[in-house]
Amino acid sequence: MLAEKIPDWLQVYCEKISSLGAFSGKTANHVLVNEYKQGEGIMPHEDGPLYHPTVTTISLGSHTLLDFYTPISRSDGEAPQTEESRFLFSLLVKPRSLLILQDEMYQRLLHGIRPCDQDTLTDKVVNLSAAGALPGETLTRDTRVSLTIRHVPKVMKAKLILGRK
Ligand SMILES: O=C(O)CCC(=O)C(=O)O
Ligand SMILES: [Fe+2]
Repeated sequence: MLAEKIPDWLQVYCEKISSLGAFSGKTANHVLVNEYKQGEGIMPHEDGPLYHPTVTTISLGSHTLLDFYTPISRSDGEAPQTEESRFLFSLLVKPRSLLILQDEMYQRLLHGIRPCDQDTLTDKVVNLSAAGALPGETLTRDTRVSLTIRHVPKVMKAKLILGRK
C-alpha cells in the first residue's frame, strides 16, 4: 500500500478516533470512502490481514444494518451452507455514528450489508436499545456514505518505490 497525505479535514477525525485508543496508540493512516445509494449493499466479506485488527466507521446520511456471518466451514460432508444459515446478527448503524469493531467480530466473522431499500428491525439487531430503536420499526434507507478509518501497519513511501531499480 502506498502512502498519500490524508486531507486536513479528515486527518482531524483520524486523530480524534485514534486518541480513543482504537489502534493501540498508533494514528489511523487509511480511510476508505464508500457511497451506497438506496438499495445498495456490500456482500459478506472479511477485510483481510493488511489492517490492524480494529476497524472504525463513521456513517453519514443514512442508517444501515451491518450483518455478521460465520465463515464457510471447510469440513467435508456437511450440508451446503447458505448465506441465510450463516447469518448471526445485525448492528443498526446510525447516521453520524462511530462504530468500532475489533477482535473476533472483525477477524473471524464476515460482515456485509444486504441490498434493500427498507429495514424492519427484529431482535436479530442486537444493539436496538443502545441505538434508541424499537423492534418492529421499519426504517427507509437513503444514500449512505461511510468513512472506514483504520491503521495499516505496513505502508510504503511512494518515493522509495519509484526510486527502486
Ligand atoms: O460501509 C460500511 O460500513 C462497511 C464497508 C466495508 O465493510 C468495507 O468497505 O470493507
Ligand atoms: Fe469490510
